[in-house]
Amino acid sequence: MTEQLDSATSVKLQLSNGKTIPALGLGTIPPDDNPGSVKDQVITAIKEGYRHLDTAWYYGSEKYIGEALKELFDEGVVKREDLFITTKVWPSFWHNPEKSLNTSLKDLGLDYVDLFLQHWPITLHGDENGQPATPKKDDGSLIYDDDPANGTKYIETYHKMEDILDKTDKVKSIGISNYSIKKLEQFLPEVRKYKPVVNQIELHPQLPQQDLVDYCESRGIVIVAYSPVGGPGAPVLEIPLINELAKKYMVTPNEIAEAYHILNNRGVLSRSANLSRIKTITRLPKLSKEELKALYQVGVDNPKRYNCVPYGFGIGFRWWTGDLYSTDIGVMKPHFETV
Ligand SMILES: NC(=O)C1=CN([C@@H]2O[C@H](COP(=O)(O)OP(=O)(O)OC[C@H]3O[C@@H](n4cnc5c(N)ncnc54)[C@H](OP(=O)(O)O)[C@@H]3O)[C@@H](O)[C@H]2O)C=CC1
Ligand SMILES: O=C1O[C@H](CO)[C@@H](O)[C@@H]1O
Repeated sequence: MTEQLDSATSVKLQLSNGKTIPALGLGTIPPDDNPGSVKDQVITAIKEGYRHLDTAWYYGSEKYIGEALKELFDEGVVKREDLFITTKVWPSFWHNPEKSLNTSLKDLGLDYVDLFLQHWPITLHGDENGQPATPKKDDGSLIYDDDPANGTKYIETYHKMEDILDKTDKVKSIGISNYSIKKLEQFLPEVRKYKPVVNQIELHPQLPQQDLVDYCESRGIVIVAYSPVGGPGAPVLEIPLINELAKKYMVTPNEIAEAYHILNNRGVLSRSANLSRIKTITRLPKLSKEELKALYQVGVDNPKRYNCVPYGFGIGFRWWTGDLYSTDIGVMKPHFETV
């Protein structure tokens, strides 16, 4: 059970392997125009009480996080064991997650990460260094090493991650990201020794995916929500109810968007290049059950997914939502799947 504290940074969630994860994490996708600014974002967040950082080989921000951590450790602000750090293996590195991890650890300046995730349940055609990260044909479509909809090669990546957990001290836990129910049904029976502790997915009041959430939770997989305000432009914060609740509880709309997850025993990752915003998104308003349900209902009535369009990263996972994909994502069914 989540303890309902006044500070979101103090809440911890129990993982199925006996470890815990701080519910609120700082996202570290870097701003295109100033990736190095992630260093100050991390320093600001840690000084503000964040203890969970979410990154990925793919983001290109790990070396800046490494610089921030060195400074924080050297100054005695925090110790390594006070922090929970997640990184991920990108699909173009699917064939060698240990090499991806080693690159991440080197850039982060760390001996281990607390959580190592498979970023997507697909395989992209990258070389021995995972390059290019988004291999494309002349027509702009992605080059896969296996059928993205029905292939099973992506499971080999997880088996290699299990070996890393088994045979090295480089990771404390392993998990998955962007797995749908369809993929989980194919994948879970193939797990050899270590069940994924987390499934990191896009989740917010406009995208409830309750069937996926229930599926994971009933199997002891903690949900960690990304894009809690819908990413750039924060479209989720346009929901009138979020703003009404922010006024009622005298917090920021972002804190309502975070509380929506934390009070439901889920993790949540927020990101901001605005250092003053980082400082104003850490309180935990105690929304009532009825208010949480009303927020959930927003997306049941009018679902929207934001991470299926190729903004910024140049990837259009057009197959991602299968036959439910539509450029007018607002008309998709409430409980559509990711892959
Ligand atoms: N596993 C996966 O596939 C994925 C994982 N992630 C992880 O989750 C993290 C969070 O997701 P992300 O989509 O980045 O996060 P958010 O939903 O928190 O979106 C952050 C964006 O919203 C803007 N924003 C936030 N609050 C406001 C506000 N009040 N008014 C205006 N703009 C606002 C920020 O701008 P500003 O910087 O100006 O504050 C920033 O551009 C990522 O950084 C990453 O670590 C994300 C996507 C996919
Ligand atoms: O983690 C990730 O971030 C990008 C952009 O949102 C997305 O494609 C990837 O899964």
